[in-house]
Amino acid sequence: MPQILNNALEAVGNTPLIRLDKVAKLHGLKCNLLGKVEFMSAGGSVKDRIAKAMVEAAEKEGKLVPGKSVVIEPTSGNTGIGLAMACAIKGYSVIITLPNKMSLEKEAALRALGAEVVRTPTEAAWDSPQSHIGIARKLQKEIPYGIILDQYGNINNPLAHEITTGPEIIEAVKSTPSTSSRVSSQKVDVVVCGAGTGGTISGISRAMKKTHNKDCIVVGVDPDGSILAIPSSLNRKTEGDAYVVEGIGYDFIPDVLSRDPTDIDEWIKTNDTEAFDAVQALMRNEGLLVGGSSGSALSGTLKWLKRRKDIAETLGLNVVVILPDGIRNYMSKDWFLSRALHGEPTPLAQAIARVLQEP
Ligand SMILES: C=C(NCc1c(COP(=O)(O)O)cnc(C)c1O)C(=O)O
Repeated sequence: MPQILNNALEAVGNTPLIRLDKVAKLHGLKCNLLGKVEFMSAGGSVKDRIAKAMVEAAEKEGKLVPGKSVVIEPTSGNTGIGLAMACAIKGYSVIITLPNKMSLEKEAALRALGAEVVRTPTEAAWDSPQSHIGIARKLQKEIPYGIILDQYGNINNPLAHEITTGPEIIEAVKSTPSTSSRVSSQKVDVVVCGAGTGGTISGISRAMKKTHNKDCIVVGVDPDGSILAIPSSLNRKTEGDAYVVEGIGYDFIPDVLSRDPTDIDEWIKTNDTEAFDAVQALMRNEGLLVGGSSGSALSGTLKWLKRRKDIAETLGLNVVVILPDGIRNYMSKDWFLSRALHGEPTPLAQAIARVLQEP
């Protein structure tokens, strides 16, 4: 039932699980393709959940002093936005270290929420003093009351997904009845999820396998250029290559990313073109204004399903794809504008032009 919330943090998560029937039909899928639409969270991304969880855990542990503490976090932007939102509400200062490749839209949102933003060289290795992690650590040493909550190692990152994102998905699937026109196994059979820190995929996997369906197949999506995929032979040809998609992939293995093969069953690699084409497919067919890594996740899902006809062609199996944020983080990016504004004129656009040329 709708009710008055105390603050925006109470509007974090509880995002919809939406059928992607048109995309499924375009690809000849018989299984259900379901998108977990995280841009509908208060701060606009899946990372709101861990920001709220890390701040509230730090408060419980007495690590944050209202009016004094300065939360410092290295981030590709969305965790920073979640932290800045939480700190604006709770009264903490925020410094975000943000690699140069990340969008201007994320920086603007961070500054609008009151955060200080320090840009860092994208090409700096994670353990370089010049990286977003290195600069955050330097600032923590020098800034009084500075504290790094550390999404790369903080157990509240994956735990937030184990206790919120995963159970939301399970509840949605279990509570939606199977009908003759919409057959459902009533179980989550497959989850496909991109990995940055790996908190989302690790936490969701534990929720699925511990409490719901030990046979749920969990597939990680890792961009060409990143080294998170297992086996590492998947990464060799492209390790270190630059990629445009934001939020997923790293040059190190974050502590919160499970390397247990019973947590993450398989990995699939994706590239920028596939990702951004998949974003356009989600917008044009499903009306979903998703961001680049959502395209990575969908393109990874479709590639994986091509190899798993046993899943793709079974009526009623539920394949869930995590869609982490929205296009409003990337509106000025060339990859988006070139597709949204400069595509081939449609027949309708040509008809409009003809009409408007008439005297
Ligand atoms: C690590 C951060 N983001 C993760 C992220 C991810 C990956 O989520 P992880 O739970 O970190 O693996 C996917 N897509 C987008 C758009 C993201 O922003 C960050 O915002 O600092």
